[in-house]
Amino acid sequence: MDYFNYQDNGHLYGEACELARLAEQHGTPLYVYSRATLERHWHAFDQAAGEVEHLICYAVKANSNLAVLNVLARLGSGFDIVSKGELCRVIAAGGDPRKVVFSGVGKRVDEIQFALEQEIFCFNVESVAELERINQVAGELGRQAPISIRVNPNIDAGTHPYISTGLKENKFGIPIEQALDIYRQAAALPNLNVSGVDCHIGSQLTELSPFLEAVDKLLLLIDSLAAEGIHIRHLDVGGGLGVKYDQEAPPEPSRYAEQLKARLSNRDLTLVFEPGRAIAANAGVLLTRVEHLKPSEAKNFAIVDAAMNDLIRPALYSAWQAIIPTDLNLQREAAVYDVVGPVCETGDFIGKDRELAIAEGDLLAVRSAGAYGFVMASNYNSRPRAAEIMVDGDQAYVVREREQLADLWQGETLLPDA
Ligand SMILES: Cc1ncc(COP(=O)(O)O)c(C=O)c1O
Ligand SMILES: N[C@@H](CCCC[NH3+])C(=O)O
Repeated sequence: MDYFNYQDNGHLYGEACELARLAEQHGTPLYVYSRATLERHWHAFDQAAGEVEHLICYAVKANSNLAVLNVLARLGSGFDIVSKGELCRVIAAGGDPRKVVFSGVGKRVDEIQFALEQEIFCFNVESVAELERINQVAGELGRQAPISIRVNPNIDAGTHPYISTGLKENKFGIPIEQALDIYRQAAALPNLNVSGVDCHIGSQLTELSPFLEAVDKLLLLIDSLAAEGIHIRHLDVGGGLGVKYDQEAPPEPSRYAEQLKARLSNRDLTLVFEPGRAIAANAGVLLTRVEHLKPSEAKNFAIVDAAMNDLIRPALYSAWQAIIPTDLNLQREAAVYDVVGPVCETGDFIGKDRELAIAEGDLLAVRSAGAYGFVMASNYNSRPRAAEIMVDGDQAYVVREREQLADLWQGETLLPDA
């Protein structure tokens, strides 16, 4: 069974990963990540961009585990961050701050200061107020802040409304109609170095056309800026490339990059990508054990030991993730179950109406859990967070959040004792 794959292309990637042994050793719920798969996905982007000058800035929010960041840092990856905490993680994991882009609508003064001191690659600016703030902080530090403006191209990404970001009514970016004027304002501010144009229109896109529509609009903007003497050196196309959870067939990075490169020919632009999900989602699974089977008149419930506090995507976005028994050789009677956790919320489910042949004590894998899984976990119901394991060939490393945070915050633990 290939638990770690990119587009379900049926390859086994040779990891001596015994999920049952890991679950036995470390307990469940348990997140397991694959180094080989993370690397393969990152290389898919790197190779797709090919000879064009480019920077792949992995979106740390998708999975900020230090071992995950370290795997990518070793490949020379850049990083897309949205907080000082994420920048601390990148640095702690051996990432190069000079390959970091800083996104987000609400950067605090201390976050801007820290990022300037770390000499990050670029601030992706989302409002005029933020431009002015960055200019002021840079002036106080005697530095020039590299900036790009996140342009909101008013494009429907065709994804879930909660993860769509490029429409007028979304809080992100600057409306494209105002972009030229705001670039002029930025260019006039003494402590800013206008270097890029940025956009990010949403997450889990399964079609190329919205990306390309956005890029076409941005290239027109870049031309208008050039005509005014504002020369843009990089184009940041954001993240958002979807993955296969179920029946989706998202485009491969190579097809995406091919289309981008066709549009960029003859332009001296560095291409920046910010993929999160496409790198991490199918490089991880969440292991969970069946606690009880509970038949009732209306429904059968499989009560498992993972809950919405471990994986909130189903509850938050009605997201569908495959749930499969890790041992397919067990003889069980099949039935249709709602797979639910122990948390005291009706919305606490991992999957609904799933046909499963399972019994109490069986181990299940929730697939595609490497992105927006552990990072969105909470301690709700005072449940401790799951452990995280990185599988690397036939080695498995425990990378517990507790220890990471203790390190990061110099011994100050943010979590209650479990
Ligand atoms: C600015 C920005 N860049 C990159 C990403 C990563 O997106 P994805 O995980 O869909 O690739 C996000 C999240 O949607 C984002 O908000
Ligand atoms: N957390 C979302 C994606 C958010 C993208 C971040 N801008 C998900 O699980 O699908």
